[in-house]
Amino acid sequence: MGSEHLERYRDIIPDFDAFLDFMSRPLPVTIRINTLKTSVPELLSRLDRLGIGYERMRWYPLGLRLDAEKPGRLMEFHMGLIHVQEELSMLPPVVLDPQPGERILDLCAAPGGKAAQISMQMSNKGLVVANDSSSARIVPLRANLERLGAVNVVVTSYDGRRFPQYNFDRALVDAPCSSEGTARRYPEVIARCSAKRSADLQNLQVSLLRRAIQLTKPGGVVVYSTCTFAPEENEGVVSRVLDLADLESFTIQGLRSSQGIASWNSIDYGEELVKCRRYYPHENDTGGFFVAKLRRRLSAGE
Ligand SMILES: C[S@@+](CC[C@H](N)C(=O)[O-])C[C@H]1O[C@@H](n2cnc3c(N)ncnc32)[C@H](O)[C@@H]1O
Repeated sequence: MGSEHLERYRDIIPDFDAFLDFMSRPLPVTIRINTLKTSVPELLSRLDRLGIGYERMRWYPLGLRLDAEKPGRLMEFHMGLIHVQEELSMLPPVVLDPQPGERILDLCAAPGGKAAQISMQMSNKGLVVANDSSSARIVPLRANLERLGAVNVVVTSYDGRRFPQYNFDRALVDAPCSSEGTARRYPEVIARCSAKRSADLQNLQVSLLRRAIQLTKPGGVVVYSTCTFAPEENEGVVSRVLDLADLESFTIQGLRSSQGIASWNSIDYGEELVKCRRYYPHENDTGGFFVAKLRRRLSAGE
């Protein structure tokens, strides 16, 4: 794997050699139990009957690491009892914490693992708007929502920067990014990554996040997440919306993480940015993720 590109993070990623080692290891196979269609005891006894070994995630009761190469071939997958989802991809909806009856925006939703999880957390009560600008990716988004029984979801296909005005309780921006954190599953992504590409993505990411904040009620929660290590796409984005929203600290019991970066390469993002969380592969044997929790200011200038 092209570790030369990753060298740019040597001074910000703790225990960097362990990080590089984990980046070249295969990713554990993980699934989310879909409680819209089954229960934890029922699903676990199905796995026992199939002779498939599993390990419960310490931080998330509905997450399992599976001793099966292709869980997408199980009948339990086709029946919508499980979703194949990277461990940390289950995290942004947990931080968002949607409540039954609320109105939730998932601005970049395809192929829909997080939108379906949001719907599950709401017990199908209230409204989820799952938006994605890619018409090609709307097809698997709809298929996943249908298979998983997420019936309180409306699918839209706007450019998120121009999503029409509405008043949501909470919003998730799981942004298009350079995806470095998926390299354990897709090693070829690293060859497409560069400092320039990350810098180029920043304006799109800022525009999406600003729009999501504008669409959320004052005092409402907005979660920004990426699967990249690049500060340009993470703290660099969040630092540009702090006129509209305040950063909040959060911790997830049982999941190791590192704090956000306040400055890097002579750019000062601000001390506040340490409230963001960075999740590195060697901390929990996962992919890589970045999550920021924001709360829209009561009087946010636009
Ligand atoms: C990281 S993926 C989202 C993954 C999704 N949240 C999930 O859990 O399955 C980012 C998505 O952003 C979408 N996207 C890119 N530019 C966009 C834009 N301007 N407006 C809305 N969506 C956009 C891409 O099509 C892609 O599906």
